[in-house]
Amino acid sequence: MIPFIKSFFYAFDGIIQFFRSERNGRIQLLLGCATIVLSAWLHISAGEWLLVIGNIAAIISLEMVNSAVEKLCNLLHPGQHPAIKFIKDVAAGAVLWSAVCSVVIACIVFVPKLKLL
Ligand SMILES: Nc1ncnc2c1ncn2[C@@H]1O[C@H](COP(=O)(O)OP(=O)(O)OP(=O)(O)O)[C@@H](O)[C@H]1O
Repeated sequence: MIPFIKSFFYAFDGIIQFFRSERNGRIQLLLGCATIVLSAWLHISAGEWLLVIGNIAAIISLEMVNSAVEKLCNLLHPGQHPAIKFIKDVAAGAVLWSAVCSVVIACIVFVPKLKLL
């Protein structure tokens, strides 16, 4: 049980380190909180909450993985390499992809409700 609790605290520390060191992560957290406030204000349905929360979780999780991949690349190969470019660009592309999906979800969930106000 103790190793399990220890690994939980290491993972929690990873979350803290991420938000302390990554400006993009802090911006995404702020945008996520603003989206949650907007969702509560507009009284979105349970299904819409699932979409919104799932998307916020996906963006922040992907940004965390992207940051870790970038750090690993810089450590393993400080010089230029086409494979490093591919790895970094694909990892960054995953964050962009989820951000584009979040804009589509925002249009579907929020725009009709804002029009009714
Ligand atoms: N070691 C590398 N070898 C080849 N291409 C790289 C390398 N490091 C970064 N690139 C590429 O250079 C472009 C610009 O990278 P960017 O300015 O975002 O720097 P980064 O190294 O990815 O980020 P950071 O400076 O935060 O570590 C991106 O396409 C990235 O994939």
